Amino acid sequence: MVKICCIGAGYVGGPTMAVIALKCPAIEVAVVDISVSRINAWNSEQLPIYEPGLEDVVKQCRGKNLFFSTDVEKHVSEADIVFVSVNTPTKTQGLGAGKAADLTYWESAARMIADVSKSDKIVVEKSTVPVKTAEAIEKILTHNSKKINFQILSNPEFLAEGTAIQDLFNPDRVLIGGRETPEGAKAIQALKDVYAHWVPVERIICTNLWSAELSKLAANAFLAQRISSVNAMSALCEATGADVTQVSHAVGKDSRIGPKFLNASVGFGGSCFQKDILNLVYICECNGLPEVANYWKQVIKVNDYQKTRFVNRVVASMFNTVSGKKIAILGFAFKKDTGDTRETPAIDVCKGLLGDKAQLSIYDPQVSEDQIKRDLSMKKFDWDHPVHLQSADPTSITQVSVVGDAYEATKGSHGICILTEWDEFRKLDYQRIYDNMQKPAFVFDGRNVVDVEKLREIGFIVYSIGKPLDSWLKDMPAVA
Ligand SMILES: NC(=O)C1=CN([C@@H]2O[C@H](COP(=O)(O)OP(=O)(O)OC[C@H]3O[C@@H](n4cnc5c(N)ncnc54)[C@H](O)[C@@H]3O)[C@@H](O)[C@H]2O)C=CC1
Ligand SMILES: O=C(O)[C@H]1O[C@H](OP(=O)(O)OP(=O)(O)OC[C@H]2O[C@@H](n3ccc(=O)[nH]c3=O)[C@H](O)[C@@H]2O)[C@H](O)[C@@H](O)[C@@H]1O
Repeated sequence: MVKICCIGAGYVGGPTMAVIALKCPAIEVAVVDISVSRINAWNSEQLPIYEPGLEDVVKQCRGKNLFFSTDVEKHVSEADIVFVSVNTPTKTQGLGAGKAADLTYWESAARMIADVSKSDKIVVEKSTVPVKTAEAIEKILTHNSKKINFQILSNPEFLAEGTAIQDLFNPDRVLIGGRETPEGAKAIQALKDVYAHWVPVERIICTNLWSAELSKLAANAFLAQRISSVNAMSALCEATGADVTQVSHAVGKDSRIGPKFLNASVGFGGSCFQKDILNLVYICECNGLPEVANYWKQVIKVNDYQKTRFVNRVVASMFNTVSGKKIAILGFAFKKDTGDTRETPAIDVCKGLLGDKAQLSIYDPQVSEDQIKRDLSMKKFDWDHPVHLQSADPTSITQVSVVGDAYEATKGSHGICILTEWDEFRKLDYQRIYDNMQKPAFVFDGRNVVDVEKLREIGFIVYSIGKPLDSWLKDMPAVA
């Protein structure tokens, strides 16, 4: 029986391995982690991450051919294929701080693999890593090994949160990069055989190692660039009276451009887009390509501009101050259908409003009070380290209350900011909400979820990203 071990039981390791276990009953899959609480949660009724369909997959295989364990060394030493899906945060100190990927967790995983291995292994980069990482990993593994043969593969993951199970069941492609040697080709084939249990072979792309590593960074950069492009257009729409939804629709009808990923927003969030582009920028700089680095840097700059622009709209509309005013925040997760808050635009928007002394009342259907308060007190990039190594003190946040539904959040408030596109925010009884708010009552829709005309009829002053402006806002400064 082939044995797979995955180091890192996070958003990628957990769902990916659960699907491999489901689709390959003859393979034994162990997911291991240094975080005891995470592993306990994977073994409980309350999984550590919220992902539609995940619970069902885990329940079908857990205890049969899918195991979650903290006994990292045992499972690694027994495995034929070891996936590594640990954190690769942005460095906060030293060379490349603020841009380069911090490979501390990866390196320690590689050293441990080298130490405990007694048989040949295929080691798979599942984490997103800088191009050429495989070379460094190879050096660590071969330097320490006792005549054991290690083959390194790059198999980056393209799933998106909220649709992870769907994406894993039916991926656009699976990418496998390996060494162009007979041993490398054999390792690629072994991993291909795993995916071929459910992925059509024409969708399994095999490349050299560097192409696979770089394709992952490139794909995320292209996706984020689309959002920054449409967000840049949203500012111009507001200035001219064009409607960004209509512009996106018209542009996306061109089959060369396509309709997906053209929704204007308060900014993209999530654990990877910013981190991976910063990493790409750093690699370009290190390779003497400052023009290329600056090109990609602009994607992040526009994203930051979009978040600042939103906060400025809120403050400028409300008589240039939100000091002491209750502002309802609807949605805190970085997108709908996930409880994940890593790099969510809500953090920057809330911090901007708190900076102007607002009183925030926050509601998100999937994010806990503790998580929100920790996010608002954490330093930039600290979130991307294993939970037990994070140091934020949630009690230091005093101007924030976290409540159990949208009606409570908005009651008595001066304004509402919609920061995540949860479906339930489309269906709220906005008349009831309006009746219970201070007047004038404002709605700032960072996700284009509300029916602007309907809300204006009720009496709200409405700002919706990239939509023709309310007459109230027309003469207000919009620049960040
Ligand atoms: N979240 C996402 O949607 C996607 C993430 N990725 C990439 O996958 C990688 C992992 O991301 P996530 O799963 O989101 O992170 P995560 O933070 O949810 O999970 C990483 C896990 O690795 C564990 N870990 C760290 N060092 C370890 C070690 N030495 N031994 C054992 N366990 C260790 C941590 O405790 C943590 O539970 C990152 O490189 C990320 O860029 C790629 C595609 C999608
Ligand atoms: O490497 C990763 O971590 C993953 O990053 C993204 O997945 P994810 O961040 O989970 O979610 P997305 O659906 O890409 O959304 C990212 C952000 O962009 C925002 N977004 C997305 C689409 C859009 O049109 N407009 C927009 O503002 C979302 O609200 C969210 O804040 C990619 O889509 C995945 O392919 C990739 O594997």
